[in-house]
Amino acid sequence: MTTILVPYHHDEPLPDGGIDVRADVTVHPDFPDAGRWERLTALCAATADAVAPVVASGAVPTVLSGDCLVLSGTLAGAQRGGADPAVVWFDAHGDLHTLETTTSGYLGGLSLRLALGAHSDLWSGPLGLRPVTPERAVLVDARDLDPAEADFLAAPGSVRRIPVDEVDGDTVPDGPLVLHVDVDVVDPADLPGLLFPAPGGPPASAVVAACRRLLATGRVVAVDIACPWHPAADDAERAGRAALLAELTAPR
Ligand SMILES: NC(=[NH2+])NCCC[C@H](N)C(=O)O
Repeated sequence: MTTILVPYHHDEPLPDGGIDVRADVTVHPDFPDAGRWERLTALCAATADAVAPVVASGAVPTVLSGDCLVLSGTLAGAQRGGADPAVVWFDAHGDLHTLETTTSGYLGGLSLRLALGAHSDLWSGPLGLRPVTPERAVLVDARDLDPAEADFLAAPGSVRRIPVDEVDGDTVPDGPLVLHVDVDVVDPADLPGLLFPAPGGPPASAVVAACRRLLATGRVVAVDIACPWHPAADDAERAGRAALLAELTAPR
């Protein structure tokens, strides 16, 4: 298994130990001296460059980063590596905003919508990403939705939503899959220090078990793990995070 570390939250480097894993490849793009979107595109393009040869070789890379935008780099890399995957998106949030609907201005809150082709002039176009159609994406858990996100999901033919316990090969789209896990899908009591804690989530063990069920289908071509958390406050937080990442990146 190839572990690819993208140690950034948006275009800001994470502090040392921000994501404490042994990586085979660490992505450090040449950030252009340009606007936010150009910088974020550079980060995703560098991620895609790392992912594509691994997928082309038939191996399953695991990408770890500080936010959900990087999924677009993982997906573009998987596509360039020869796959045409659907997306299974574990997240407490929908990440379905556009620049018009976001109320916080947090760009990570647009991540899934960008992968579906929103703002293609800013994102999928420059990145060389083929947007995924809404029927080829499924949201897992997503218990903390903003009104505009709920409206988007209510439209016919939109992205489906399923609970963690229902995840298996039959409830997700057919064919190859990119598995995206925002660790904030885990209940914050089980994973303290998240940037966007959303109570009422599943325990870490249920999330790990659901991921294993998908991996067991043999259809997952790339795993993308987002860790939007504050620096660990103490050794207990560090240990809890390390244990979760060890389970999610365990050899398979
Ligand atoms: N994947 C995440 N952690 N997303 C956080 C998004 C929070 C909120 N919905 C916003 O757009 O600001």
